[in-house]
Amino acid sequence: MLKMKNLSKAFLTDAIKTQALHPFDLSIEQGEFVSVIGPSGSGKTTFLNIAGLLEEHSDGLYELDGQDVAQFSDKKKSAYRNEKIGFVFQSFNLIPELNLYDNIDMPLRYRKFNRDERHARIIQALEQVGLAGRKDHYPTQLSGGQQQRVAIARAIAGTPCVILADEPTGNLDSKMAEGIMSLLKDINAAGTSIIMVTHDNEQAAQAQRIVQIKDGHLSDSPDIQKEIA
Ligand SMILES: Nc1ncnc2c1ncn2[C@@H]1O[C@H](COP(=O)(O)OP(=O)(O)OP(=O)(O)O)[C@@H](O)[C@H]1O
Repeated sequence: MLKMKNLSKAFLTDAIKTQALHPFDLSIEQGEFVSVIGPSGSGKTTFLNIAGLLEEHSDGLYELDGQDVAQFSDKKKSAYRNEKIGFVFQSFNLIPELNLYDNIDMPLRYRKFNRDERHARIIQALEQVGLAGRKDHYPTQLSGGQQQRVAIARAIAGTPCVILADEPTGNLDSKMAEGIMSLLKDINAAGTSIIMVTHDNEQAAQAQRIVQIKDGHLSDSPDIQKEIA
């Protein structure tokens, strides 16, 4: 589903080069749940941004669902991103002026789905996250945990092959965090791959696989899995 080979990323600013990610190989199969851990500034967001086609890599190969994304025009990349990837952020990123239904509809509108298809997808996604009765509510009328559920509904409504989650429980108390983790695991069990950045080793250990990034060096050796478990 995701294949990175000899991939690296350097940022150049004012003649200063920051090697955010040193060359690495990583393959993730369809249906895997992978967590990404590492200290602050190690390169986790850079990795997620590249995986999410929000940032270009400097060197190497990145294939998402069999396509070499470096060959894509910006327009094709945006369309591909919308179709293949669902995003979940720490701060939910819902649009406060829109009700839940319209928040979930936003990314679907960029696809070629007709109204009925969009409606069916929105209702099903809201049911999946346990908020079927709240479609006309606005984000501010919900708890943080519920807002994150809506963000997850928005991510899954387009049936992506992968969900990229950046600290999805970072703004939640432990009970709400548990609920979100269990929802993500259910979604994963139904076949969607998940890549989740987290600072929380207990959560990281709930994934099938752990990738660690340290000073821009990415590793997924079995030793890390043992250390964290
Ligand atoms: N746009 C940019 N321009 C220059 N350097 C950057 C840019 N984005 C990130 N970096 C650098 O790349 C390195 C990795 O940063 P990144 O944000 O990926 O780390 P992180 O692991 O996500 O950190 P945190 O856990 O604090 O969010 C850092 O040294 C950072 O300063």
